[in-house]
Amino acid sequence: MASPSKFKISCIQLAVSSDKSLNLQNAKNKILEASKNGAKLVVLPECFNSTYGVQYFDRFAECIPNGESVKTLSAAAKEANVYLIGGSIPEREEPSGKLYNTCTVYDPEGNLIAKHRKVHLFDIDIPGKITFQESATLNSGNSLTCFDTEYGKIGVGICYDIRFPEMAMIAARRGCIAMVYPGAFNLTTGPLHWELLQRARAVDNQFYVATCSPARDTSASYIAWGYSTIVDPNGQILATTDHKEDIIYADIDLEHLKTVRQSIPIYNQRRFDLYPNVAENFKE
Ligand SMILES: NC(=O)CC(=O)C(=O)O
Repeated sequence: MASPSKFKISCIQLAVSSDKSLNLQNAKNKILEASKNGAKLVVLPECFNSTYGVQYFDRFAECIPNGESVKTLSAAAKEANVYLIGGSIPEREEPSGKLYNTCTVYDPEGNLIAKHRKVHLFDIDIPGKITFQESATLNSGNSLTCFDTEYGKIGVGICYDIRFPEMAMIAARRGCIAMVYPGAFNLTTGPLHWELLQRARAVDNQFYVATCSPARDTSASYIAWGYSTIVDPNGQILATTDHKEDIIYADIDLEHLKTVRQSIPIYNQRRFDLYPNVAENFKE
């Protein structure tokens, strides 16, 4: 049977509390709702089952694949019959005890088919606004991630990873039709860069970009921006929301992707002969 050329993606902007069981139950209910509304690929937010903050990662951390979050997400993907990009959870690696910010991905049978550990840790200091140092407790992942579906390959990054265009470009060159980022920008960097970065990654690579944030909780120590968004290969916003709990939907249309790449053919016009290794020092 020919692969379908269009399918629906959905991003669930979950309200996240400090009660893990409640967060898991809420995620499961919303995954089933998204599936009933036609979604074939469902996305959850960064740290969807725990409070986001360096002081919380150890308390909420689970081993993968033996923790309760993987069990719940696997069962939810199967029951809903969807591909599920399960946001992220704090992961404890055994026996090292090292912690990671990790996204797990499931197929519609509930099999764990990919795992992405946040590669670029969120270490920033904007004086008077926000200081955050994920590297105080987390380790960074060492590989890039994409997974296969019957619709095409999908790339995965987590939040701060979106600021690094090289990662999205490699996903595009590997044949990805979309890059998906569970993420939790904040009240400083959200209005500055959240939408801009998504549209930039989409236009750079002429593929779909989707982000999924937790809903905003103004009583939390880290306040998420919200505004989960789906962008098309022309950088146009197909679906977005505000800061409250919500589910957004859009079609990923492979014919549209092909048309965009044919009309403005930058994908095939790159001069890799002039920039074979951008990490090399520039020499006059
Ligand atoms: N939370 C993040 O990882 C990233 C972020 O908020 C930002 O880049 O800004």
